[in-house]
Amino acid sequence: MSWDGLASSHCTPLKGSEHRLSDADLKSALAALPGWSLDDSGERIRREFAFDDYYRTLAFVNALAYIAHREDHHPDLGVHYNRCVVEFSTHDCGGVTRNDLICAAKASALYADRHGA
Ligand SMILES: C[C@H](O)[C@H](O)[C@H]1CNC2=NC(N)=NC(=O)C2=N1
Repeated sequence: MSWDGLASSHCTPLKGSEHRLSDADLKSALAALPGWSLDDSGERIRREFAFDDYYRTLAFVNALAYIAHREDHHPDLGVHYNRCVVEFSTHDCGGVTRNDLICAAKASALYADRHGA
């Protein structure tokens, strides 16, 4: 499977465990998403984003909320003074799907816009 263009793709409604990515697909997808990793459960992906201060952290959170609303795909967030932990999983599929990769790529692109990585 190719992981080109994830950040400019859009989520589609998915239901059912058949949409969960295989271990091999997950491995190659995560290689294309620097900073993102599978958590211990193996059912979600996460990345921590660093900021200079609370205001910038919240600005990122708000922009990400807008993306999540547009895509109808929502991250779990850990919001701290100068960092934000972003986690994606697809509840309706019980694991990681292409929708999670799309939103992860969009979150990374949002951050890279200001922070360059
Ligand atoms: C009906 C609606 O599309 C679903 O409940 C969406 C909403 N946002 C979601 N967000 C995430 N992260 N996973 C989901 O499975 C999910 N499902």
